[in-house]
Amino acid sequence: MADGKVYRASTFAPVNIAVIKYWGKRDTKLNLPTNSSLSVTLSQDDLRTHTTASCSTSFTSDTLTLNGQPQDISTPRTQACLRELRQLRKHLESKDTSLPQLASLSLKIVSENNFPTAAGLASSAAGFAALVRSIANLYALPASPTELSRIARQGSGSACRSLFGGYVGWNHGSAADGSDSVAYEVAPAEHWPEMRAVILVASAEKKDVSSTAGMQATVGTSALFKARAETIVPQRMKEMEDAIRGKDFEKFASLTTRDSNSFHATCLDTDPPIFYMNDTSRAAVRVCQAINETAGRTVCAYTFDAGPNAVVYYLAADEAVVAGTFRGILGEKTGWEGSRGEKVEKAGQVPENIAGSVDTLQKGISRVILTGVGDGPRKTEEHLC
Ligand SMILES: Nc1ncnc2c1ncn2[C@@H]1O[C@H](COP(=O)(O)OP(=O)(O)OP(=O)(O)O)[C@@H](O)[C@H]1O
Ligand SMILES: C[C@@](O)(CCOP(=O)(O)OP(=O)(O)O)CC(=O)O
Repeated sequence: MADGKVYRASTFAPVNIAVIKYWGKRDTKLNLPTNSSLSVTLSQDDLRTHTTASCSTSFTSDTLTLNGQPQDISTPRTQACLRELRQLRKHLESKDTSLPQLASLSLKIVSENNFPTAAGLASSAAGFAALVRSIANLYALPASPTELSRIARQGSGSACRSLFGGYVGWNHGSAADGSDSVAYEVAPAEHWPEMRAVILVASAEKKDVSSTAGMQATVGTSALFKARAETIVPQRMKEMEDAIRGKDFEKFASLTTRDSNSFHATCLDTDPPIFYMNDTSRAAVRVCQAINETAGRTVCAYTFDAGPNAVVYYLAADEAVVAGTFRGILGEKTGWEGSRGEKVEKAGQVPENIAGSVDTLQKGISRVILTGVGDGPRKTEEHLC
């Protein structure tokens, strides 16, 4: 092997936003969830992580840089991902001795998120998916997205769903070693390409209760949580898969909003209670309800992760009424520039009775992000180092 040669590979990986939420682990070390979950992968043209993984005899230790800042790479979750990937590479090298011995070299990982990190915009999902995918490319692993999802899950649970594009499920699985707790494609983006999302960024601050800590507190103290994991979610998973296969937006929307509400109800039922939604989030809920009432049918569905930001799903055909109403209210905020936003015309008046919510939304939202369903990780020759 040529001394000092640098081997490298890069990838883009997408964010995903769950419509049936993952909340609660049955194994905290392996990130094995109590219930299955389902998400929509969002377009990398709008939100993405870009990661370059390289290795060389000239590197002296493993390093990770995120948005220009050195990160602690010794965390058990990152170490679990690196260990598994190195094992797979070692296996390849043992079968073919002509391959360069990359598994034993130090890794340099450089990553950039084009959106706020740790603000509840699923940065850990895109981040770990990109980390795993870029190293798998560097090592030329023949591993499928399913196998890589098993590894990425150990970095952050929701990351396993970012190995696929479109509409993605994550099976809770039952094996103690997590071998069957993997992501799977429910439908590719092309099946229902009209799905759009407007993200109302309520706060770009780091949240105070992390998902990891919050979900364990819920598992430990919420009585509602048991019913959610055992009865409510299994039924909803089936219904949601049917809604996606049948492109039934009304059903998709009803399940999405109800599941978000159910997840936040278990947070409130946690002792002490956890509040991820705030007044701005509740104002977004009211505006979505008003948009649906005015349209006379369900044209939009809100969902909230472990933070106050609203993600509002809608179909392209209803862009004028959904995104248009938000533009009417939040037209002064950043995020409307660019090809998606420029097409959106301000829609007419919102009903009088939600004037207070409109005001709260205007005060509490800092920016909007317009996006839609998108594909899975993309290999790139654009390297960060
Ligand atoms: N590009 C990246 N590469 C590697 N790790 C990353 C990357 N981006 C984020 N992370 C890790 O994910 C952490 C943020 O995860 P956290 O779960 O707190 O927030 P979030 O993913 O934005 O929100 P949530 O998952 O609750 O929606 C960061 O502190 C970092 O450790
Ligand atoms: C509310 C959620 O976004 C929770 C995501 O939790 P994480 O995947 O960030 O948690 P860890 O596995 O502890 O890293 C719901 C979801 O994405 O399904």
